[in-house]
Amino acid sequence: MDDEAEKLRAAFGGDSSDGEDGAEQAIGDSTVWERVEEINGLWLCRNFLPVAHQSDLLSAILNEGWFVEESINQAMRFGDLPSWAIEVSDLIRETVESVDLRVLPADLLWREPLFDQLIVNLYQPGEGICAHVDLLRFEDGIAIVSLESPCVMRFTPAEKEEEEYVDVLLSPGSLILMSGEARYQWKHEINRKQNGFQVWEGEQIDQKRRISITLRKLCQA
Ligand SMILES: O=C(O)CCC(=O)C(=O)O
Ligand SMILES: [Fe+2]
Repeated sequence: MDDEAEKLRAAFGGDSSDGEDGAEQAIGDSTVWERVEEINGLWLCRNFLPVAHQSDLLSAILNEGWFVEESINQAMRFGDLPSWAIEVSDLIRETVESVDLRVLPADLLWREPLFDQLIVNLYQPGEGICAHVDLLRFEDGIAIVSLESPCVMRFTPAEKEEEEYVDVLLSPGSLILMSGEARYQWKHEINRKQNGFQVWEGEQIDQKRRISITLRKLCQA
């Protein structure tokens, strides 16, 4: 693990070449967390899941049989989550705990359970999700894990009219955590309407299927 952390430090740490959105960085046992500086409460961990874990997770999701019909592109679970989702949730807690920075406020990180609601979204090329703030019936502290094709998630202020936006690249195996302002005062969206619409650092993104796992906690009634 130490070697791994060292390599990641060399790859991500302290070098302006990587700094399109990373202000502060926190390094855990093997993960690197970047704070999206324009948006309080938005953190990105690009290397949350190693490649082998990504394929295991993808198989577990596809084995659920939720997406056998082409017309179905979303599955939701409340309460008892599948074991693979509990593992992801445990891993989120573990990796957040391993970093020094406040990636998630302690009251959220240590609530029980951390998450009790799951959405798995499957996006075909060209599909996205309109700008929204997640419903208020969910507590603060939302996690999104990305698998397969990368995409750009755009954040825009929920209240202001100005055309301000912040783009974040969600690569396979990455995790974003939204809390506070990021969760309540910014909308998020994925616009993939036209082929080649999504561009990151001047390059078009190769848009294939993308699967995302969103974990949230319902507010107590
Ligand atoms: O698929 C994603 O990455 C985002 C999903 C999302 O924002 C939601 O389900 O509320
Ligand atoms: Fe959302």
